[in-house]
Amino acid sequence: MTDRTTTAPPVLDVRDVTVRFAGLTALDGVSFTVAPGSVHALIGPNGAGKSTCFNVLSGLCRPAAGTVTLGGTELTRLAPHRIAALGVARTFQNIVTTHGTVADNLMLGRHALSRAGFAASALRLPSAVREQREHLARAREIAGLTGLAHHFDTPVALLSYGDRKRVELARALCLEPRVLLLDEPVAGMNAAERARTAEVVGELRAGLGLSVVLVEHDMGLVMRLADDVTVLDFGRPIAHGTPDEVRRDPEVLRAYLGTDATGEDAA
Ligand SMILES: Nc1ncnc2c1ncn2[C@@H]1O[C@H](COP(=O)(O)OP(=O)(O)OP(=O)(O)O)[C@@H](O)[C@H]1O
Repeated sequence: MTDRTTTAPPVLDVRDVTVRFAGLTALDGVSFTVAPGSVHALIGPNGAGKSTCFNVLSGLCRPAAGTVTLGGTELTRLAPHRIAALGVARTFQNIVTTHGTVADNLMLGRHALSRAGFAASALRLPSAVREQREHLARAREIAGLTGLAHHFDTPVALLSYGDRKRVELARALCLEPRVLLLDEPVAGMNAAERARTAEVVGELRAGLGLSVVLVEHDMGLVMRLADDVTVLDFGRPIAHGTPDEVRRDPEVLRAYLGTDATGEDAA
């Protein structure tokens, strides 16, 4: 069984990444480094380039210039499944699973780690059955880590919105990632669901030693969870630092509140 969680995750380094869509520069020389085991938030106003940056990190978008490396391995030209196999898993902003049970969805997440071939699985050879049992046990553990243990056999369609979003998180964890990319993990949730998800992400980071890259508009969550924050505006990195540093940065206040703004709570 794959166990990538016993060693510290490698450094994820984003260097001078530029992405252009026709005439629009969505990312313009973006650089930041995600330290092993840290939570690194990527924030910025609408259209700042956060999702584009996630798409570059996960291989859905090829930059016109710049590189992304994970522990020295360049990810920039790899297909999404190769990047996932190297230990970079992501959740999506809007995709919320509605088919099958929680267990079914988590086992789909384990699929990429299966060693047994199609024939061995179809013939139910002992090695394939054993492997399947191990994957199921790990999927159950991950359901526990994400607060879904009591819903393991529940159809996803019957879960609350917050629980369904956490199925998406659990499915990504089933890849045993070393770097987890969370795209707006609490979007659309109520206050209780947000608090629960924040708790889960904090526990995951502590328990699994993952690095987390977080895109989130909920500044309370960012301030609570992030070790480092990179702020984008119109595709350019305008600030970098701890949550406290960036929330006081005049450039950040300007980007969020407009010229000459001086509000304390902008970031
Ligand atoms: N496939 C695309 N084709 C053309 N333009 C795009 C494409 N994807 C993104 N853009 C543009 O690139 C810019 C950055 O978009 P992006 O979605 O990365 O921003 P964002 O910070 O994630 O915004 P939001 O917070 O609203 O999700 C925007 O101007 C957007 O319209």
